[in-house]
Amino acid sequence: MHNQLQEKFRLSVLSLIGVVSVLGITPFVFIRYFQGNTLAAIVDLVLILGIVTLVGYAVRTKKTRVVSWIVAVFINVGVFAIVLINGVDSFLWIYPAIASTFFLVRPIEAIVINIILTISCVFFSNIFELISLVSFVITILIVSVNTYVYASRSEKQFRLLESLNIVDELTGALNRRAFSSDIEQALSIAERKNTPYMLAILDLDHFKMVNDKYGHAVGDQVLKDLVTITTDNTRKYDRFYRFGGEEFVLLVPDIKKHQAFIQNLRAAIKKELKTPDGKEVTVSFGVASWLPGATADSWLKSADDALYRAKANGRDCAVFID
Ligand SMILES: Nc1nc2c(ncn2[C@@H]2O[C@H](COP(=O)(O)OP(=O)(O)OP(=O)(O)O)[C@@H](O)[C@H]2O)c(=O)[nH]1
Repeated sequence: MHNQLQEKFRLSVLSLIGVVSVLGITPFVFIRYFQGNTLAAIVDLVLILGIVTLVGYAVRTKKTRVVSWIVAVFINVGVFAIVLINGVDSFLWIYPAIASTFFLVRPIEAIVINIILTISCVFFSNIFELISLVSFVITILIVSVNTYVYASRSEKQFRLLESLNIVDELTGALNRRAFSSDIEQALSIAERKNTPYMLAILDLDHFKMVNDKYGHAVGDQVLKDLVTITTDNTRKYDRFYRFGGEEFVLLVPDIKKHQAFIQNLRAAIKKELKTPDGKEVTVSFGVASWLPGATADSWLKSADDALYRAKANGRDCAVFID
């Protein structure tokens, strides 16, 4: 889910920069051609075709990070070539290239690319016969700092928005929206690679009694503690979601000894999850392994049936459907 949102964000930035670049550069293909500057017209045309191809490739393959990188380098190299060919007549193109780089790659990477472009222009172009080197460097610095601040702030805001979108506010576990997207991805990986996936529904036992006896605030703390204990006792690529109320889902990829894995987790919860006066709070587990042909609904239903049986068996236990 996290990656998908980032992918969408990068794809929209890429597409926007692609459209703006193509619209901005296209008139110059004709201007340079009719001025008799065929080489510059060809470089502009290559830039347009390259950007269109790369953005199209990103849309098709979703490889947005690597394509953004290539587009950033491509635009900078293209602008450098144009400045070499046209000299001072085209040096203003350096500014949009510098600004767009900050939106394509990480701010620190953009700084490196921009420094290389600036130094290359200083050493290899003849623009400083006509314009002041000091003014150039200072204006480049101002554009870079301003865009850096803006780009890193929007990246931070995007991350905040992203976490608000997929994280349960109370417990910090992933939320149901994240689950809906992740389970589809898990199903497609499991089908393609035949990876042994496991899905477990965890439901706190007699949680109403905890709320009734100790109050809602203690109930909330128990939910938070359950998330901490589960996160501490699972691997970093296992995913834990709050499904609603006192029901959670654990999605575990690439698992072989799944019964031992779940029983260890259950034992850890039983040992560590306590009310303020030290009474243990237990959890029932309904566990279903992935089977070929499963859909999100059928897989969840199997786990839910197993949970029902765990509750009927007296709670504080795990039932497995393989
Ligand atoms: N503190 C707190 N309680 C919640 C929250 N969401 C749901 N609950 C409570 O969870 C309890 C769920 O009760 P039941 O569905 O009867 O389940 P249970 O008491 O755990 O019984 P079994 O599941 O059958 O073992 C209710 O008392 C809800 O008020 C929450 O965010 N915070």
